[in-house]
Amino acid sequence: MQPAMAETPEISFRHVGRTYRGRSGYTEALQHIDLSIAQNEFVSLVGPSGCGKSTALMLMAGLDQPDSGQVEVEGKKVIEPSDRVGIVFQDATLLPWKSVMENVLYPARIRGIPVKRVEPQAAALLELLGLERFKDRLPHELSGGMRQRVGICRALAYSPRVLLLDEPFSALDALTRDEMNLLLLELTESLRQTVVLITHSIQEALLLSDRVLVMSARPGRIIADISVPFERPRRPADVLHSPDFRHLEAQIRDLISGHEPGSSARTPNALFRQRLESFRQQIQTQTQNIV
Ligand SMILES: Nc1ncnc2c1ncn2[C@@H]1O[C@H](COP(=O)(O)OP(=O)(O)OP(=O)(O)O)[C@@H](O)[C@H]1O
Repeated sequence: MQPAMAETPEISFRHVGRTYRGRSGYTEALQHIDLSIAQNEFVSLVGPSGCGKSTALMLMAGLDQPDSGQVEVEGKKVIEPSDRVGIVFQDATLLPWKSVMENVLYPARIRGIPVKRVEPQAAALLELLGLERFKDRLPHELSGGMRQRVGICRALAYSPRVLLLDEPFSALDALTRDEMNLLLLELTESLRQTVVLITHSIQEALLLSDRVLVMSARPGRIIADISVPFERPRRPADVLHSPDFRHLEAQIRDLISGHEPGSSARTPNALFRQRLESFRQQIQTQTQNIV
């Protein structure tokens, strides 16, 4: 069931634009973004590579500022990072010389928060995510999935209202990724935090989210806001095999590839076909030369 929209949204973007100024000129990453995410809602951002998804997340986290418009979390303009927002990146970026527990406590130390205040929550999270036995290990002694779980514990250790996830599982193998999705599904259904997930996996977005926001190619705009109809608690087996799932998956894929929903636009574009053909010819010529 989708949560009711609270009076003040947890996260809101009003006419947000962001243009980067680099050595090679200007890159308009985001254009006129308006969005509203309710408390306890799980929203995924999907869209073509480079469409501004990470930029949007950086703005929510207070790690970057918009050039136009306003970003608010809990009704307050975001001007810097805060404890209200936790973030997990594709690579957990743990400090290699610190233990798992020390990594989870590290943000508290650098912010001058008494560690004693955070430690019980950190220990409980490590236990919840099956890492209790590894709390004294160093990051290199853990698998990729375990390191990402430590990253999640670190982000949740301060009970942030909002959890931002920037492709947290994309570097993991398919099996570990499925396990992590299951874990995240259970975790977010029990903690009921506001979560924003960036993913390239439409399946992942549909399995986990209440809503999927589809972005256009750069400059990124929201081109579709899709409610995910599956009841919670969700069982992946029920969701992944339902006709609704397949329909939504195709609709989102078509939107991302720039076609109207329902069209069969899953073939490579003309430029790609051209390159593929020239690649085939090259291989053929090389093979003939060898023979
Ligand atoms: N610091 C920066 N300076 C200059 N350009 C940037 C900077 N950060 C991002 N960009 C550009 O802004 C655009 C949006 O980047 P962003 O990382 O937000 O996209 P994305 O949708 O998250 O991409 P991907 O899915 O490939 O991770 C891209 O064209 C990128 O090259």
